[in-house]
Amino acid sequence: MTSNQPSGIRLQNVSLMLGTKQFRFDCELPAGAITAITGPSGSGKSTLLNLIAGFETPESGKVTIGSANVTALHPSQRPVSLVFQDNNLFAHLDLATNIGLGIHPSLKLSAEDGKRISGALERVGLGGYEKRKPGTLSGGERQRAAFARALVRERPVLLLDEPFAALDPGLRQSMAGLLLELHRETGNTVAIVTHDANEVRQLADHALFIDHGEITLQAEIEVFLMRRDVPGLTEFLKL
Ligand SMILES: Nc1ncnc2c1ncn2[C@@H]1O[C@H](COP(=O)(O)OP(=O)(O)OP(=O)(O)O)[C@@H](O)[C@H]1O
Repeated sequence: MTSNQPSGIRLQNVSLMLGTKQFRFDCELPAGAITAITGPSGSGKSTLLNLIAGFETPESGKVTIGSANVTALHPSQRPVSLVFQDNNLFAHLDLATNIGLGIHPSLKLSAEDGKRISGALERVGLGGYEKRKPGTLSGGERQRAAFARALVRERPVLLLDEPFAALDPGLRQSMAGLLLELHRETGNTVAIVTHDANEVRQLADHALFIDHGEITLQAEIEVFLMRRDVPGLTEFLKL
C-alpha cells in the first residue's frame, strides 16, 4: 500500500494453457478500486491473480499495471503486494523480521525500517507484537501480520487470494472491515479472489465472474449484483 499513484490493471487478449485447461482473459481492474474476482471452483480465479502477480506468464497477450507493460517482468519487479489464505509467515522468525522481509529480502533493516514495521503492526492492531513468533498467534492475528507485511511494502497494487477463507465468520467480518479501512487510507488498487458472496457485497466496487477460464461478466458492483443472465452467477450470489 502506498503513497504512489494507484495503478489500474489491464489484461489484453491474454491466453494461457495449464495442463488441459485453456484460459483467455481480457479485463480491466480500475485504479484505486476493489475488484472481486469470483466464479466457480476451478474456473481460473487464482490463475488470473497469478498472471497479474507474475507467477504465471501468458503465452500471448499483454498485462499492464498503470502505464507499465509488466508481461515479462519477474514477480519481484512488479508493483504488487500479496496476501494469501495461508499468510506465508516463516515460523522460525519473529513478526518484526517476517514483516521486514516485505521491505528488504536481505533482512538488513535500518532503525527507520524498524519504526515502519512497528507502525504497521500498530495499524493492524498488533502493536507490541514485534518479538512474537507466528506460532504463538491466532489465525486472525497471523492474517493481520500478513496485512502489515503488505502495508510496509508501499506498493500501489494489493492482490489477495481468499485471504479470510481460513477464518471463522466473525473474524472474516472484522478482517474485511480492516481491509476496507486500509483501502480508504491508501487508495490502492485491490484485487481479491473470493468464494464468498457476502464479501463481494461488503468489499467490492467492481467484480469479475470467471467461468471455464473466461471472464463472462465484468461490471461495477451495482450492475454485477443485478444481472440474472450470466450462467452460474445467480447460484454464486445465492439469490
Ligand atoms: N500448473 C497447473 N497445471 C495444470 N493445471 C493447473 C495448473 N494450475 C491450475 N490448473 C488447473 O486450472 C484450473 C483453474 O485453477 P485455479 O486455481 O485458477 O481455479 P480457481 O478458480 O482459483 O479455483 P478454486 O476456487 O477451487 O481455488 C483448475 O482446474 C486447476 O486444476
